[in-house]
Amino acid sequence: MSNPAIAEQVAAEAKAPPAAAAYKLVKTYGKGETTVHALREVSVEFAAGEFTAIMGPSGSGKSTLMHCLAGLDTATSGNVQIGDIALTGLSDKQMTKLRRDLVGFVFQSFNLVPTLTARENITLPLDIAGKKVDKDWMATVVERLGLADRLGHRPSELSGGQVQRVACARALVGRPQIIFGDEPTGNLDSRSSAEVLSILRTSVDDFGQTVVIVTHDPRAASYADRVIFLADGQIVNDQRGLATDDIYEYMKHLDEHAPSQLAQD
Ligand SMILES: Nc1ncnc2c1ncn2[C@@H]1O[C@H](COP(=O)(O)OP(=O)(O)OP(=O)(O)O)[C@@H](O)[C@H]1O
Repeated sequence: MSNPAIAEQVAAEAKAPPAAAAYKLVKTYGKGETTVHALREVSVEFAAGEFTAIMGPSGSGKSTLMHCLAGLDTATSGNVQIGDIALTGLSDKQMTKLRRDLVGFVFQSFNLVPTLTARENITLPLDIAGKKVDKDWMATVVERLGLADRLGHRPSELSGGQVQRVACARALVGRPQIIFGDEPTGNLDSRSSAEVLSILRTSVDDFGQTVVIVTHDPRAASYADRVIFLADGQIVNDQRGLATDDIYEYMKHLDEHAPSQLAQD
């Protein structure tokens, strides 16, 4: 490599720790004949500043993987890291602090507090953590999400799309290490879905945010840089730059084949 600037950048990227990672993650429910192997030694790294979608048939382990990555559930064995912090062995209190400080969430059910205004909902995690709100950053996020004239409204006075945008703003305003979305567009019409996905896309492109979502929708997954497919608790495909049709075809293929057959394809 003759260009020293490029060589330096490549070396820096090679050293940068992933925003989150799982190593040999196993999650087993139950015992004996009723054992469910939700995750079978899943290892995956999520690079900073990338948008990843996790897909797979129902019951393939998507939510379990996301919940373990986000510190909402503990694995049977294996390791999870958020930045350079290993989650194994953290106390409940440390885990709560880690989720509060490093992780943003956008879930299907939004989880907004009905009695608080949009503004209060957006700053709630920072207020609970006793952290100062960066007013300029808040203004940027609110402006970009088109919420400037809705900040005084309560969730019941907002449309479904606006509620979801408030949930996105709440996840973005603390500049977390990583944002996890569990079916973030699951309850939305196609216009509001596209809005939320383009907000997440923009947060990656313009703010360098790291985003990982679980989705059933190939169109939603096509907003991501990378799509990871799970089947029967294992990663069976991991690709970048897929279009909606490619994702749709692969999902059809996954639904039609057992994981053991996929490995031989
Ligand atoms: N608390 C639990 N107790 C027992 N089995 C569980 C529990 N939670 C999940 N499972 C099982 O673990 C497997 C993976 O579940 P998971 O919810 O991660 O799948 P998923 O891919 O997110 O599914 P879906 O797309 O339907 O939400 C399934 O077989 C599920 O039934």
